[in-house]
Amino acid sequence: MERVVEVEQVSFEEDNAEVNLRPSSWDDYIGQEKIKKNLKVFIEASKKRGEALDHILFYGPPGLGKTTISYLISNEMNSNIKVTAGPMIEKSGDLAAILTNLEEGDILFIDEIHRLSPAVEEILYPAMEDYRLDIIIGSGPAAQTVKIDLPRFTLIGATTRAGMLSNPLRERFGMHFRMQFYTFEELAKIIQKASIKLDKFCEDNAALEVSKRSRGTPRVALRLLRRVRDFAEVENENTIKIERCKYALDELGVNDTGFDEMDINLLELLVSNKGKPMGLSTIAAALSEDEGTIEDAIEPYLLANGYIERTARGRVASVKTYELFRLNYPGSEKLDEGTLF
Ligand SMILES: Nc1ncnc2c1ncn2[C@@H]1O[C@H](COP(=O)(O)OP(=O)(O)OP(=O)(O)O)[C@@H](O)[C@H]1O
Ligand SMILES: [Mg+2]
Repeated sequence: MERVVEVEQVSFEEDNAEVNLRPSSWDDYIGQEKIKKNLKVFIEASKKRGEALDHILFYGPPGLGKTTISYLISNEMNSNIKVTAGPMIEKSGDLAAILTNLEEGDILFIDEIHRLSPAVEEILYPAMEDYRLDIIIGSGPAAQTVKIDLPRFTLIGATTRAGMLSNPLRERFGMHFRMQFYTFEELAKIIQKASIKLDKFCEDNAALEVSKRSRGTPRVALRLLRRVRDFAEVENENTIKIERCKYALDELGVNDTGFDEMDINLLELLVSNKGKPMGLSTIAAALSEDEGTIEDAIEPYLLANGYIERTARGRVASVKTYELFRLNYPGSEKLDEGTLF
């Protein structure tokens, strides 16, 4: 199903648009205050010591700024950044080639790091811990290990699925940062800064309106902004006003509760189970979605906002969700029924 507020599949064209709107300075990177504060200290300290920064892991739902903050770190450290992704490193030799090409202080960014194969991971362990490459030459009894020293580099790993990372890999990161969903105010700031880059001025209440429908996610907010901008453009408006926003967002089918169709489908499904927990595989089958998408892209926002709860036996809708649908919480007396959507 196509999601207007799709966070994951980014088309080439949108990818480019996204790069243009990507913050290039620390001040333009809104929110994630705790992470920024910590990082600033670590960056400053490692600069003072003249050492490479410790390895960093960023995890959290798609579109919250993991890639962006990694580029900002390399900016701040004045270091080169080499970018790759888990699925792109097929053989251990591929990773060995990347590692031996690094220079002192370089940053190696591995996106989707949970998708590295076990054989490739093995190479990473000594590289991260001792800046050393252990290469096995030959096989059987004649096999030999050759050790190659590597320059001191910083590995930045990003993943939407921290749970899928092996323990040894996770433990080799000196810093772990979980990305948080953004508040409406933070998203509004992001929208306003981005609209200036798009040669438009976005009024405060208009920015807030867009941010309320963005699932706490900058990528969604920026995508909606670009669509709203198109509507304004057609009307020759240089200022983005709330009326145009509301009209455009309604036209796009973005719900004013801030949920998209997939959220609503999941919540309705849970509510229909009348308080009985539902397992992930059952939910996935009922919604024709894969479990990974539900766990990484749909659930986190609903969990963070208290609409669903995870129990040992599965997921249940919370009181808040029953209220949203104007239904009585299972167990309490049924007075009225009806759905909001
Ligand atoms: N804190 C922020 N301030 C301003 N803009 C942001 C911020 N975080 C993200 N963005 C914007 O949102 C877009 C998506 O962010 P980014 O690509 O860094 O997300 P991600 O966490 O790496 O997502 P994925 O898991 O899909 O790789 C960026 O292009 C950037 O413009
Ligand atoms: Mg990314």
